[in-house]
Amino acid sequence: MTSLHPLIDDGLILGSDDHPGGTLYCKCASDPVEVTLSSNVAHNHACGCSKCWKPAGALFSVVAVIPRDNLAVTANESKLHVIDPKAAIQRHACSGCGVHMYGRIEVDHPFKGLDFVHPELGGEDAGWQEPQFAAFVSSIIEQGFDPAGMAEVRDRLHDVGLETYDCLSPPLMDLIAAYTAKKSGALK
Ligand SMILES: N[C@@H](CCC(=O)N[C@@H](CS)C(=O)NCC(=O)O)C(=O)O
Ligand SMILES: [Zn+2]
Ligand SMILES: [Zn+2]
Repeated sequence: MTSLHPLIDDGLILGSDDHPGGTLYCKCASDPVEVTLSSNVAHNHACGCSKCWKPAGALFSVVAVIPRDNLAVTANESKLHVIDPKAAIQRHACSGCGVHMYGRIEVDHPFKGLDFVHPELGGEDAGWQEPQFAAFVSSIIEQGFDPAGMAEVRDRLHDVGLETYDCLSPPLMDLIAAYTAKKSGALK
Protein backbone atom coordinates (compact mmCIF):
# COMPACT_ATOMS: atom_id res chain seq x y z
CA MET A 1 0.00 0.00 0.00
CA THR A 2 1.24 3.50 -0.79
CA SER A 3 2.78 5.22 2.21
CA LEU A 4 1.06 8.41 3.30
CA HIS A 5 3.97 9.09 5.65
CA PRO A 6 5.82 6.78 8.09
CA LEU A 7 4.40 8.80 11.01
CA ILE A 8 0.81 8.37 9.77
CA ASP A 9 0.61 4.90 8.18
CA ASP A 10 0.40 2.94 11.45
CA GLY A 11 -1.42 5.54 13.52
CA LEU A 12 -0.13 8.68 15.18
CA ILE A 13 2.47 8.67 17.93
CA LEU A 14 1.14 11.21 20.41
CA GLY A 15 3.56 13.92 21.53
CA SER A 16 4.03 15.15 25.07
CA ASP A 17 2.69 18.54 26.19
CA ASP A 18 5.89 19.50 27.97
CA HIS A 19 8.27 18.53 25.12
CA PRO A 20 11.24 20.89 25.48
CA GLY A 21 12.47 20.77 21.85
CA GLY A 22 15.60 19.12 20.50
CA THR A 23 17.89 18.88 17.50
CA LEU A 24 16.92 18.17 13.89
CA TYR A 25 19.50 16.42 11.69
CA CYS A 26 19.64 16.23 7.90
CA LYS A 27 20.22 12.82 6.31
CA CYS A 28 23.90 13.23 5.35
CA ALA A 29 26.06 10.40 6.76
CA SER A 30 28.87 12.85 7.44
CA ASP A 31 28.80 16.49 8.53
CA PRO A 32 25.02 16.64 8.92
CA VAL A 33 23.31 20.01 9.18
CA GLU A 34 21.91 20.47 12.68
CA VAL A 35 19.05 22.75 13.63
CA THR A 36 18.32 23.15 17.33
CA LEU A 37 14.77 23.95 18.47
CA SER A 38 14.29 25.34 21.96
CA SER A 39 10.58 24.50 22.27
CA ASN A 40 7.99 22.09 20.96
CA VAL A 41 6.44 22.75 17.54
CA ALA A 42 2.84 23.90 16.89
CA HIS A 43 0.21 23.45 14.15
CA ASN A 44 1.90 20.22 13.10
CA HIS A 45 0.14 18.77 10.06
CA ALA A 46 0.43 16.57 7.00
CA CYS A 47 0.88 18.60 3.82
CA GLY A 48 0.27 17.19 0.35
CA CYS A 49 1.64 20.17 -1.54
CA SER A 50 4.48 19.82 -4.03
CA LYS A 51 6.79 22.23 -2.23
CA CYS A 52 7.17 20.66 1.20
CA TRP A 53 9.89 18.06 1.75
CA LYS A 54 8.68 14.45 2.04
CA PRO A 55 10.66 11.38 3.04
CA ALA A 56 11.31 8.93 0.16
CA GLY A 57 8.16 7.10 -0.91
CA ALA A 58 5.73 9.23 1.14
CA LEU A 59 2.75 11.04 -0.37
CA PHE A 60 2.68 13.65 2.38
CA SER A 61 5.05 15.86 4.24
CA VAL A 62 4.71 16.33 8.00
CA VAL A 63 5.43 19.97 8.77
CA ALA A 64 4.96 22.25 11.77
CA VAL A 65 5.83 25.76 12.88
CA ILE A 66 7.97 27.22 15.64
CA PRO A 67 8.75 30.86 16.54
CA ARG A 68 11.86 31.81 14.60
CA ASP A 69 13.61 32.94 17.79
CA ASN A 70 13.38 29.32 19.01
CA LEU A 71 15.36 27.99 16.04
CA ALA A 72 19.12 28.07 15.53
CA VAL A 73 21.32 26.36 12.94
CA THR A 74 23.95 24.76 15.14
CA ALA A 75 26.12 22.81 12.68
CA ASN A 76 27.14 22.85 9.01
CA GLU A 77 25.03 25.85 8.01
CA SER A 78 27.24 26.30 4.93
CA LYS A 79 25.52 23.26 3.35
CA LEU A 80 22.15 25.04 3.30
CA HIS A 81 20.73 26.84 0.28
CA VAL A 82 17.31 28.37 -0.45
CA ILE A 83 15.33 26.16 -2.86
CA ASP A 84 13.15 28.88 -4.38
CA PRO A 85 14.01 32.46 -3.43
CA LYS A 86 10.71 33.69 -4.96
CA ALA A 87 8.48 31.51 -2.72
CA ALA A 88 6.87 33.05 0.37
CA ILE A 89 8.45 30.31 2.45
CA GLN A 90 12.22 30.32 1.93
CA ARG A 91 12.99 26.62 2.31
CA HIS A 92 16.57 26.10 3.42
CA ALA A 93 17.63 22.69 2.08
CA CYS A 94 20.82 20.67 2.55
CA SER A 95 22.89 20.59 -0.66
CA GLY A 96 24.16 17.11 0.28
CA CYS A 97 20.93 15.16 0.94
CA GLY A 98 18.15 17.50 -0.18
CA VAL A 99 16.30 17.55 3.15
CA HIS A 100 14.61 20.87 3.98
CA MET A 101 15.91 21.95 7.38
CA TYR A 102 13.70 25.01 7.89
CA GLY A 103 11.47 27.38 5.98
CA ARG A 104 11.44 31.07 6.83
CA ILE A 105 9.18 33.93 5.74
CA GLU A 106 10.95 37.25 5.22
CA VAL A 107 8.15 39.11 3.39
CA ASP A 108 4.96 40.64 4.79
CA HIS A 109 2.82 37.54 5.54
CA PRO A 110 0.40 36.34 8.25
CA PHE A 111 2.87 33.64 9.33
CA LYS A 112 5.94 35.89 9.39
CA GLY A 113 7.91 35.16 12.55
CA LEU A 114 7.18 31.44 12.38
CA ASP A 115 9.61 28.96 10.82
CA PHE A 116 8.46 25.73 9.16
CA VAL A 117 10.19 22.52 10.23
CA HIS A 118 9.86 18.74 9.86
CA PRO A 119 9.85 17.39 13.44
CA GLU A 120 10.61 13.80 12.29
CA LEU A 121 14.18 14.97 11.65
CA GLY A 122 14.51 15.14 15.42
CA GLY A 123 13.41 11.53 16.00
CA GLU A 124 10.10 9.91 15.09
CA ASP A 125 9.06 9.12 18.66
CA ALA A 126 10.82 12.01 20.35
CA GLY A 127 7.69 13.60 21.83
CA TRP A 128 7.04 16.33 19.26
CA GLN A 129 3.43 17.44 18.84
CA GLU A 130 1.66 14.89 16.62
CA PRO A 131 0.00 15.95 13.34
CA GLN A 132 -3.31 17.76 13.92
CA PHE A 133 -4.86 17.69 10.43
CA ALA A 134 -4.04 17.07 6.76
CA ALA A 135 -3.69 20.05 4.42
CA PHE A 136 -3.44 20.47 0.63
CA VAL A 137 -4.68 16.90 0.20
CA SER A 138 -5.87 17.35 -3.41
CA SER A 139 -2.41 18.72 -4.30
CA ILE A 140 -1.02 15.15 -4.42
CA ILE A 141 -2.86 14.78 -7.75
CA GLU A 142 -0.72 17.59 -9.18
CA GLN A 143 2.29 15.37 -8.49
CA GLY A 144 0.81 12.43 -10.42
CA PHE A 145 -1.40 10.65 -7.86
CA ASP A 146 -4.43 8.98 -9.48
CA PRO A 147 -7.60 10.95 -8.60
CA ALA A 148 -9.45 7.62 -8.32
CA GLY A 149 -7.40 6.88 -5.17
CA MET A 150 -8.36 10.06 -3.32
CA ALA A 151 -11.31 8.64 -1.41
CA GLU A 152 -9.04 5.93 0.02
CA VAL A 153 -6.37 8.48 0.94
CA ARG A 154 -8.92 10.66 2.75
CA ASP A 155 -10.38 7.58 4.47
CA ARG A 156 -6.94 6.52 5.70
CA LEU A 157 -6.25 10.01 7.03
CA HIS A 158 -9.62 10.08 8.80
CA ASP A 159 -8.94 6.61 10.23
CA VAL A 160 -5.90 7.89 12.13
CA GLY A 161 -7.86 10.94 13.30
CA LEU A 162 -6.73 13.57 10.81
CA GLU A 163 -9.37 15.84 9.30
CA THR A 164 -8.62 16.56 5.65
CA TYR A 165 -8.56 19.93 3.89
CA ASP A 166 -7.58 20.97 0.40
CA CYS A 167 -6.03 24.18 1.68
CA LEU A 168 -5.22 24.80 5.38
CA SER A 169 -7.51 24.13 8.38
CA PRO A 170 -10.38 26.59 9.07
CA PRO A 171 -8.61 28.30 12.05
CA LEU A 172 -5.50 28.95 9.93
CA MET A 173 -7.56 30.10 6.93
CA ASP A 174 -9.48 32.47 9.26
CA LEU A 175 -6.17 33.82 10.57
CA ILE A 176 -4.93 34.48 7.02
CA ALA A 177 -8.23 36.12 6.01
CA ALA A 178 -8.28 38.34 9.12
CA TYR A 179 -4.71 39.44 8.41
CA THR A 180 -5.68 40.32 4.81
CA ALA A 181 -8.80 42.18 5.99
CA LYS A 182 -6.84 44.23 8.53
CA LYS A 183 -4.32 45.11 5.86
CA SER A 184 -7.00 46.30 3.44
CA GLY A 185 -8.95 48.11 6.15
CA ALA A 186 -12.05 45.89 5.81
CA LEU A 187 -11.49 44.86 9.45
CA LYS A 188 -10.33 47.28 12.12
N1 LIG B 1 -1.13 23.02 -5.17
C1 LIG B 1 0.12 23.68 -4.85
C2 LIG B 1 0.02 24.25 -3.44
C3 LIG B 1 1.30 24.93 -2.98
C4 LIG B 1 1.02 25.71 -1.69
O1 LIG B 1 0.29 26.71 -1.74
N2 LIG B 1 1.61 25.27 -0.56
C5 LIG B 1 1.24 25.89 0.67
C6 LIG B 1 1.43 24.91 1.81
S1 LIG B 1 3.09 24.57 2.22
C7 LIG B 1 1.99 27.17 0.94
O2 LIG B 1 1.66 27.88 1.87
N3 LIG B 1 3.00 27.50 0.17
C8 LIG B 1 3.74 28.72 0.33
C9 LIG B 1 5.15 28.57 -0.22
O3 LIG B 1 5.48 27.46 -0.66
O4 LIG B 1 5.90 29.53 -0.16
C10 LIG B 1 1.27 22.68 -4.94
O5 LIG B 1 1.07 21.52 -4.61
O6 LIG B 1 2.38 23.08 -5.36
ZN1 LIG C 1 22.31 16.72 4.39
ZN1 LIG D 1 3.22 22.21 1.84
